[in-house]
Amino acid sequence: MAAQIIDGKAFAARVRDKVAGHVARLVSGHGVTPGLAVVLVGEDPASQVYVRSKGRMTVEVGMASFEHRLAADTGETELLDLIARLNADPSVHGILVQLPLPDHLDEALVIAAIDPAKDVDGFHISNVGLLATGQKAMVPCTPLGCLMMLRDHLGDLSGLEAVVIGRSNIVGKPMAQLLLGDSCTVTIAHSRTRDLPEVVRRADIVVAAVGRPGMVPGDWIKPGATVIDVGINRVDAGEGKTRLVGDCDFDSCAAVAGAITPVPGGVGPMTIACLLANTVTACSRAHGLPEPEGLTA
Ligand SMILES: NC(=O)C1=CN([C@@H]2O[C@H](COP(=O)(O)OP(=O)(O)OC[C@H]3O[C@@H](n4cnc5c(N)ncnc54)[C@H](OP(=O)(O)O)[C@@H]3O)[C@@H](O)[C@H]2O)C=CC1
Ligand SMILES: Nc1nc(=O)c2c([nH]1)NC[C@@H]1CN(c3ccc(C(=O)N[C@@H](CCC(=O)O)C(=O)O)cc3)C=[N+]21
Repeated sequence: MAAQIIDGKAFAARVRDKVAGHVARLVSGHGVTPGLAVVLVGEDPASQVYVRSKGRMTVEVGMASFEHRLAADTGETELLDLIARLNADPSVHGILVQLPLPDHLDEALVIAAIDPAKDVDGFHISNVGLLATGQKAMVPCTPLGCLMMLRDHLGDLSGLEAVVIGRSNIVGKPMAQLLLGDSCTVTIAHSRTRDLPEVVRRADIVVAAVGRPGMVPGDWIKPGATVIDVGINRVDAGEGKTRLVGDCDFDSCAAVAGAITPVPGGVGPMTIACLLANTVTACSRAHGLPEPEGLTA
């Protein structure tokens, strides 16, 4: 069996179209333009690329983009002052502080300073708690994008066995919460899990979010399972070049799975599309207007 390839790039373009439609209604119907502020501390080249593409897509869907680039040695007070100004700015509906931050800055403290209503990453403990208790929250972009692709591909997820590999606060844990919210039977695996291959073989849905190139081979996959590969790993491609690969060994997994997301072109583009979706959702909520349909969990 050859797996269906879930085209995250095409799906993300459809999500951005929906976002653009909602933005247009906010602008023409209510005179409100959603705005997203992205804060980048330091000069990490990969982060600069992401921030640039986020800014470009924000403008493409008709929203306002505010970029704040701070020097790598920016102090905590300066960063917290900026966040306070963005919290108070009515033209800013979403705030994203690009992670990781330089070592001298306390990530938990910085995230806690963001107004939860503008926390389009969904990392603030208020949003984490709202998600965990099944209430309306800002949902982290990467897991939200994975959930959208799973629902689109499988329809109703209830009763399915889902195994999430990885327990980070930004991917693994919120992914598990969303799958539980859709009534999957959820297992969270991590580096201390015993007999990971047997655990993964039970899964109808596998979400791999580890950061180890190709660690999941096809013989861990139950025939017909849906595989969502969150990993983004840059590996040597010879001749001084590099390429991106996921956490799943694509060829062997695709030979067994029912469907699989590729890397690149899978979860990554959906993450950015969901950031835009969260921003338009935050803007609608801030103005007491109806939320966009099909763009929230
Ligand atoms: N596509 C996208 O938009 C995004 C992609 N990513 C990518 O997803 C991947 C994961 O990111 P993130 O969650 O931040 O990573 P973290 O490093 O924060 O977490 C990795 C998790 O993998 C677990 N792990 C490590 N080794 C093993 C192993 N041998 N077997 C089982 N589990 C293991 C760790 O377990 P333990 O807790 O026990 O240490 C940990 O829970 C990365 O490749 C990252 O680049 C991340 C964010 C967005
Ligand atoms: N506050 C914060 N929020 C984040 O959401 C956040 C972050 N910090 N720090 C870094 C990670 C990583 N991340 C990605 C987003 C898009 C792609 C993406 O679009 N990837 C393309 C490939 C891009 C390329 O070619 O380099 C793809 O998979 O097809 C990847 C990774 C968001 N993150």
